[in-house]
Amino acid sequence: MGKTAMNVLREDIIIDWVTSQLGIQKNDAAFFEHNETKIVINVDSFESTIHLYPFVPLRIAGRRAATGSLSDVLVKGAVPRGILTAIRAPATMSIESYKEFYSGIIDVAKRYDLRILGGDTDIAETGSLRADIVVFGFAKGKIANRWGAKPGDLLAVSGRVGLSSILYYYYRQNSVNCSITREMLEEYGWGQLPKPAEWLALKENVHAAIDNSDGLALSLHYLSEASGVKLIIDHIPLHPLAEECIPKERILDEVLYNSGEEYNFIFTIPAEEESTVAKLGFTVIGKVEEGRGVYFRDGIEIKRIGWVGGAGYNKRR
Ligand SMILES: Nc1ncnc2c1ncn2[C@@H]1O[C@H](COP(=O)(O)OP(=O)(O)O)[C@@H](O)[C@H]1O
Ligand SMILES: Cc1ncc(C[n+]2csc(CCOP(=O)(O)OP(=O)(O)O)c2C)c(N)n1
Ligand SMILES: [Mg+2]
Repeated sequence: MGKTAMNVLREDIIIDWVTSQLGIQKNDAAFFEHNETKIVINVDSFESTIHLYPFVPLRIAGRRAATGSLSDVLVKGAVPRGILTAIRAPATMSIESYKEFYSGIIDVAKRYDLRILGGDTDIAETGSLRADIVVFGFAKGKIANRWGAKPGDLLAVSGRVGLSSILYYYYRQNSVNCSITREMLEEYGWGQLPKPAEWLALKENVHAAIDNSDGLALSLHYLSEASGVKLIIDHIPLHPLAEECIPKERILDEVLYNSGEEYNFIFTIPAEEESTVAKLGFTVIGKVEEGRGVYFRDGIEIKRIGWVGGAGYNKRR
C-alpha cells in the first residue's frame, strides 16, 4: 500500500482501525446475549449518491436497503423480528418519492414478517437521501460466524451471482446487450437470499458464513481470512441474464469483481451435508483447504478486489 493510500478515508482502513481499537471481531452483524436470549443486531446505511443507480425506482431502492440490513441478521442464523429506520431526506424531494422509498422498507417488513418499531426522521434543505436501517432478531442454537471454516468443508452459495454486475455495467458503459427490465430491477431489490426457514434449518451444521454485499471475490476473501483457510472454486452459478447482457469476454471478471449487493449467502459446511445443501437449492461452488487465499481449481488466483466504500469497485488493497 502506498504512503498516500494510508491517509485516504476508506471503509476498509476505517474498519480495520475501529475494530482493532474496540476489540470487535469482524462479522456481518453484532451478537448480544442477555439472560440466555441471543440477540443479533445490525445497522446498514443507504445513501443515494453511493447506493442509488438513477434507473432504479425508489421503492426498489427501499427494498434493497432494508434487505441489505436484514440479510446480515439472517445469515448469522437469527430469526429477524424488528426494524428501526432513521431517514434523512432533502426538502427538495417530493413527499410521493419519500413514501415510495419508505414503501420499499415496508415491503421487506411484510415479506419477512418484521415489525417496524419506530425510527427517526430528518429533513435537510438539500443533499442526498439517507437511511440507516437497524434490523434485529433472536437466535436459537448456533450463530453462523464469518470464521470457523475447516479444511475438507464444502463451500456453497444461495441464488445466482451477476445480476448486480449487469446494472453496474450499464451504469458505467451506458449500454448492455439486453434491455434493463422492471423484472430485473425487482429481482435486484429482493436480493439472492435463501428462504429463512431453509437457511435456519441448515445453519446448525454450517461452519462459517457471510453474505455477498461487496462482491463475490471480496466476500470469498473475507470468509477465507476470517477462518485462516484457502478456498478453491470450481463452479460459479452465474445469473442467466449476466450471460445474456454482459459481453462474453467480460462476464467472469464482472461477476467476480463488480458484483455485490446481491446478498447471496456464502458458507462452508461438512462434506456429508452435500445432499441436504443441494436439496435445499444451494449450489456447491468449491471446497475449503488448508492455506490462504482464494483460487480456481486450476490454480489461477481470484483477486482480493470488490466494492470498498471510498474507493469504489476494483481497487486493490
Ligand atoms: N463505525 C463502526 N463502528 C464499529 N464497528 C464497525 C463500524 N463500521 C463497521 N464496523 C464493523 O466492521 C465489521 C465489518 O463491517 P461491514 O464490512 O460493514 O460488514 P457488512 O458488509 O456485513 O455490513 C463488522 O463487524 C462491523 O460491525
Ligand atoms: C450509484 C451506485 N454506485 C455503485 C453501486 C454499487 N454498490 C454500492 S454500495 C455496494 C456494496 C454494498 O455496500 P454497503 O451497503 O455499504 O454494504 P455493507 O458491505 O456495509 O453490507 C455496491 C456494490 C450502487 N448501488 N449505486
Ligand atoms: Mg456494513
